[in-house]
Amino acid sequence: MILKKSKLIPNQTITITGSKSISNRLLILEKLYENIRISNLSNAEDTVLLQKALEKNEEIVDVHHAGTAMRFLSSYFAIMEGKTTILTGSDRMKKRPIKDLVNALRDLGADIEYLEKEGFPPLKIVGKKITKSEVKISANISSQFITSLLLIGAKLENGLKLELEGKITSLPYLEMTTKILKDVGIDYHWIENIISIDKKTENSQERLIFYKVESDWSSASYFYSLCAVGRQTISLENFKNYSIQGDSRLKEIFLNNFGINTISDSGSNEISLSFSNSLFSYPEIIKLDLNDCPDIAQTLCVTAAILKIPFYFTGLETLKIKETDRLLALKIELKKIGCIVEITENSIRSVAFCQPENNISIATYNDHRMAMSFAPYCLVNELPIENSIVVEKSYPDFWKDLQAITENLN
Ligand SMILES: O=C(O)C1=C[C@@H](OP(=O)(O)O)[C@@H](O)[C@H](O)C1
Ligand SMILES: C=C(OP(=O)(O)O)C(=O)O
Repeated sequence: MILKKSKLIPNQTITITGSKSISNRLLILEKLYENIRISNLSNAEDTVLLQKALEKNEEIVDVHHAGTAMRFLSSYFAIMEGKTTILTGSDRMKKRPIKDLVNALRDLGADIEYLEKEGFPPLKIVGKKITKSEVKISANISSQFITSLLLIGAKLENGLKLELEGKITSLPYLEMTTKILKDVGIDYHWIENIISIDKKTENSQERLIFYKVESDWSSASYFYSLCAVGRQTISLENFKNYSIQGDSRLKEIFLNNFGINTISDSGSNEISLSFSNSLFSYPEIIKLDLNDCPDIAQTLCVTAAILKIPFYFTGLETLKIKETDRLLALKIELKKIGCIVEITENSIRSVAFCQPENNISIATYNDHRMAMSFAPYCLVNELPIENSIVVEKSYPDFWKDLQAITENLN
């Protein structure tokens, strides 16, 4: 897809659907407990796939590229007594780790087998009653492993006592999980590196819980970037001033580094992003530890590259096991647009800004966030984005929404 040279139409409003992370947690909980009613669910492919897997009760479940679906369903199917499931995914999914989660589930007594390579999907899961409750899991690979166990914790015969080993990565996603558990009436105790959940005894009189999912902050990041580059006000619906999504840190990051103000209207739950401070001067360098919000790393790199602000982002050790090796993909694509970076196992640093290459197109590596983060650059420079359909994974309406707030300059 070639993005036509365009500029932002002032004062447009966008409605992004519910957070994919919140939606996918709630879908598992809704299936485990009868009293939960969800609204503003995400329309991301990752959510649709999870929803289908839970509804259809099929023997072979293919979650394509959806990391959360893969990880959350592993625990879910492990406790579905009498049911055997083959849980598989895309070629990339077969390279994304799951070993620490499978080990923890096996330690609890689950029956899980690897069908191809040891430590990776696909899995054969034979659902069983799980009576053990204490288990250790390393916390530095993916927080999704821990969330997966926490979501089933209150359904286990004797509850769950989880000991987290090593530095916790993507911490706000765990806090999101525990907050959602609390909201749906599941008690937990989190003391230092131990999280415990008691078995939840249900009664037929359980009150209904209506949960409206806040819209997706990771998706909002692309509008922050557009606003920083195009300097027009954009409003986004259904975002709270206080959010349980860690990526809401965007507000502070874009204010301090790109001069973007976020004004929240708590009555309508709308936020307005604008570049309003003409006295704002860009920092000499943007230095941030992004371990709490890995999904916005690409947005921040590309925004800084477009504005030619030097950057140094750390805490990114998980980026190589996401939809693609994101640090490597960034290094290659940023060079095309004239930003030379150095990457390590866990960081990315700009080292020079030079002339963009000629006749380029942006490759997306089956990674939705590569496509969406480079969109602001491609709009200004009329460039092709390869395999633009990848956005479906988290934000199927992205191109439509982008078109609605921009006008063609040709
Ligand atoms: O729990 C979640 O919903 C997520 C956790 C994060 O993954 P890791 O914990 O693997 O970093 C994040 O990158 C992913 O997009 C969604
Ligand atoms: C990493 C992501 O998703 P997942 O791990 O759930 O595939 C993402 O959406 O950026």
